[in-house]
Amino acid sequence: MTKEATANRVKLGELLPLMEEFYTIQGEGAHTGTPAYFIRVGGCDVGCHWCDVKESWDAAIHPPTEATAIVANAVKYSKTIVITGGEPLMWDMRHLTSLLKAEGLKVHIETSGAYELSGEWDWICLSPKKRMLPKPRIYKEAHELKVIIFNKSDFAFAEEHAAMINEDCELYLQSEWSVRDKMTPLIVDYVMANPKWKISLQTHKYLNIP
Ligand SMILES: C[S@@+](CC[C@H](N)C(=O)[O-])C[C@H]1O[C@@H](n2cnc3c(N)ncnc32)[C@H](O)[C@@H]1O
Ligand SMILES: Nc1nc2[nH]cc(C(=O)O)c2c(=O)[nH]1
Ligand code: SF4
Ligand SMILES: [Mg+2]
Repeated sequence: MTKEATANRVKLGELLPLMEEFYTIQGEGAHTGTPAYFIRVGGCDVGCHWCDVKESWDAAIHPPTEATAIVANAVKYSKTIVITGGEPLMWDMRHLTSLLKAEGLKVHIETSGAYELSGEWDWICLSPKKRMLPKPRIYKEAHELKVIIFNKSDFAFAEEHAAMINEDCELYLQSEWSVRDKMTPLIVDYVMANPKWKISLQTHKYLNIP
């Protein structure tokens, strides 16, 4: 394939820069504890200084991979597929999600919402970031809002987003991992005082699984 042909097929979402794929247990948020197959698509320019997958940022180092091949593999592992990254919405997700849906799979996304929503989703987890705010449409579509708490000002950021999100959306606060000893007790107090929120822990990190 020429460079141009590859670039065109990436643009269509037929090829995606695949960083890794793994079968594990959803560690975070509403589906914590559910076995799921994770597909991590490379590429992100949001630039969170505490990001736990910085290796994902540069799309160029992750091989353009056939969406059909990703799906053929995924079906072998789980009925629940989580698309994450990187920032998956940097890419056109319509092709990948229609292939996954055609296999009868439940398709979830982890996203910052910083790019336009594409694709067909059974579950959208929106984790907004200050450096690049979500595009407006996703506030109507998200099933779960998961705000990362790195410092005290993030509680106010969380409330700003709760005020914009649809009323059926579940609300979660999750400590940034490196400050968990300090922030988790504050989140516990906050959730008890503001019970529309729930706490999300990165349980896979406590369990030492991917
Ligand atoms: C690595 S991101 C990839 C998906 C997308 N770019 C996003 O940020 O939602 C997956 C999830 O991990 C969260 N996350 C990333 N680094 C984290 C950290 N150091 N501590 C806690 N959560 C983190 C993100 O907020 C997001 O909910
Ligand atoms: N077990 C596990 N659960 C997760 N939930 C969201 C993750 C992500 O990086 O998007 C993640 C992850 O990397 N591992
Ligand atoms: S948006 Fe997600 S992948 Fe991108 S830097 Fe932030 S946490 Fe990492
Ligand atoms: Mg992760």
